[in-house]
Amino acid sequence: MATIPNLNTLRSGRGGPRRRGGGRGGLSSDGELDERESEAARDRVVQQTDNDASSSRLSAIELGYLDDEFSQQLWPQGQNVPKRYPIINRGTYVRTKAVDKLVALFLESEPQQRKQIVSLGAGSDTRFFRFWKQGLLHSSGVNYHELDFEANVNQKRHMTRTSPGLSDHVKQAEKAGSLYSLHAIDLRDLTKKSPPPVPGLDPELPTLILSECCLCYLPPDLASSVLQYFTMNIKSSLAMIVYEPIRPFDAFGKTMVSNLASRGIHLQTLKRYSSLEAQRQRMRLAGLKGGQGARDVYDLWESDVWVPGDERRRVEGLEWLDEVEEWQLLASHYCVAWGWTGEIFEKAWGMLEGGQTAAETKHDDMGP
Ligand SMILES: C[S@@+](CC[C@H](N)C(=O)[O-])C[C@H]1O[C@@H](n2cnc3c(N)ncnc32)[C@H](O)[C@@H]1O
Repeated sequence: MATIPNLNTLRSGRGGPRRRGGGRGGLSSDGELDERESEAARDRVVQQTDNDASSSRLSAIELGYLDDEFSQQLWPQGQNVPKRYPIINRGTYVRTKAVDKLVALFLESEPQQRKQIVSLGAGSDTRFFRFWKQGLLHSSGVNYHELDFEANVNQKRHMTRTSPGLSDHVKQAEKAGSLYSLHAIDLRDLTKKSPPPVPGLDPELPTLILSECCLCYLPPDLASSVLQYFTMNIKSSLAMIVYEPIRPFDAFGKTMVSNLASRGIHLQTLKRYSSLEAQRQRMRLAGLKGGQGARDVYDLWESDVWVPGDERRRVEGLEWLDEVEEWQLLASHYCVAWGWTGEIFEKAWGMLEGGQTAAETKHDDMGP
């Protein structure tokens, strides 16, 4: 296989990357990038991974995989929408649907209870808008917080205010008692001795933390400390959903890591949370002891619980996919993991099967 495409960061399309946060770090007088400038440059690379995520989403939307009228409104006008490979589109579909299912089960559990969702590194994610439109936020009201770097938040804030399709939804949702907040916060700051407050975060509400390809960009200890910030501050039921790559040690995983590294992208937690079991253990260690689950994207795709048969057939009919083996390889290197504490999540997720499978044990036998 000449290249190994990547579900979240593949840049094969015609629409080039959008630039956020200015140009490259400048040169200091002796010609070397100083430490702060090179850190800022590394951060810009991480911020721009949102361009890849949102362009992959748009590709999947345009081809009929996903129904989402909002992503286009967050995409700069006049910029081409890239077309991704069929296996990337399918991957985007599966991960979106799997995370949507977990979030929807939470929202539907104890419908009269007000709830809170905190999306870490939300980027151009549109779940708040989609779920409002579907009526999933209507019953009891939700505090919906999105955190990201200032550059990304400023752009989203601008788009959200100026696009009537988005601003109307925010207004309607707020009138009905929900709260949509964008926070310009570097997550690493939450790990400091005196972290900044997350305005409006309600410690008494059952809270769901989302990290879709976000915490993986932090050093592992900082990623754990970010979780700790929430486990310490939220006094109510708490849960977490993570979507990120796994299995860096086999041939495909190694190529995936080096492809990303060549673009300056380092998935810093990948080795620590390299398997599905390591992801479940991460949840346990974070104090989410009520239950833990993890499934790779291939497994999710194959399971009627996550992708009902008629949906699978519909999606299979959208594009001809001749690289079945490649799809299996790619999809088995990404996972959705979840963990919880508290009754409301037990009711929502307790029946989902996320424990270890025989296939998984075999797959993850290989170490570094
Ligand atoms: C790959 S994008 C994913 C965006 C979105 N969650 C999705 O799935 O479409 C990663 C996002 O995490 C954000 N991110 C990474 N590290 C961060 C940090 N330390 N503080 C705030 N945001 C961060 C990036 O700016 C970017 O928007």
